[in-house]
Amino acid sequence: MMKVATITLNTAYDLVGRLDRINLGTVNAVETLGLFPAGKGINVAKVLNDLNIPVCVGGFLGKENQKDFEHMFASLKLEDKFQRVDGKTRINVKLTETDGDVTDFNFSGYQITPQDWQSFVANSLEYCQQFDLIAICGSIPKGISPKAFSDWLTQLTDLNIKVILDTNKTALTAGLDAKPWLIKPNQHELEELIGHELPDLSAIKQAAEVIRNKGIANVVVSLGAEGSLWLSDEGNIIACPPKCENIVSTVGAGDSMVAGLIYGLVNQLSQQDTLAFASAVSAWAVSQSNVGVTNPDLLKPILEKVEMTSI
Ligand SMILES: Nc1ncnc2c1ncn2[C@@H]1O[C@H](COP(=O)(O)OP(=O)(O)O)[C@@H](O)[C@H]1O
Ligand SMILES: O=P(O)(O)OC[C@H]1O[C@](O)(COP(=O)(O)O)[C@@H](O)[C@@H]1O
Repeated sequence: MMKVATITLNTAYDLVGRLDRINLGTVNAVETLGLFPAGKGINVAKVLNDLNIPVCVGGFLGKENQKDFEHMFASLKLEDKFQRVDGKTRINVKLTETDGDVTDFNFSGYQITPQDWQSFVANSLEYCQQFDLIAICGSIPKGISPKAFSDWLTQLTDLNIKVILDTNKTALTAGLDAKPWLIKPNQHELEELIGHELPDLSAIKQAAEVIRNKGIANVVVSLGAEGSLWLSDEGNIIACPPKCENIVSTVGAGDSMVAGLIYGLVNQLSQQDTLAFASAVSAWAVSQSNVGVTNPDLLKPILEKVEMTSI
């Protein structure tokens, strides 16, 4: 079986809540849904673990508030390669309004010193050699320049490891220089990357082609409730999951999709079956406050309703 690791450079606690309507400039009472140890790579690992794929997790964790992460790693038996750094892991606030709109407040977190980064680069390039597939997920924290990130990523791809990159803004732009094997921007991230709005599917497909032509073998664009698009040498396909009618929180939908893609790759599913499965996992994610698939049987009825089209 392929050996999988995820790396989260900017871990986060997610404080997830629900309220009728956000009223700016006033006091808002919020129903707490939970405070979860998270960050993109950790969410991906959590879902993979639920799907019986062993996974190792690495990146940075703030020393001052790491307890809940450690409990989670121990209870899920995730191999912990996290480097502890001074300070606290950030708390991100995620609010869902009754109409399903989700507002994210992603805070900045710990500061990575040049020494932290130097030891991370040396250690990660060493331990990453044990893995066949590595997902690098989320933003880069203060102290790591896009250039330093891209240089590290290049050293990783040079090791002939399949690298999945799910990040945004300058980290995504710089990360492309390392030619990761697969990227998964959402529509907004793709628009930022390409530098203009993408009003329809044809514009989105064209933009994804531009990125593919930069040497990225697989470009998966997630389009929220509209589904997703996957462009690769194997084919260009679209998946449309059944719309979730009762959205609890869309937080972690993209991470669940990345986990679903990895599940398909590890199990050598076809491109169509992989995207259909990833769509079902991500559609399931929006019906709950936290990420995870505690009962994979619940995915079956969703999977049956995923519509696949070749384009
Ligand atoms: N309202 C929804 N109903 C069903 N599936 C959804 C919904 N929102 C998102 N998804 C699924 O989750 C995937 C990722 O969502 P998206 O919002 O694009 O990612 P991100 O969280 O990275 O912004 C989508 O491609 C789709 O499969
Ligand atoms: O590292 P970033 O880009 O700031 O994102 C971190 C946030 O992304 C999440 O992993 C959710 O991501 P998705 O909704 O894209 O799946 C949260 O758990 C976390 O707070």
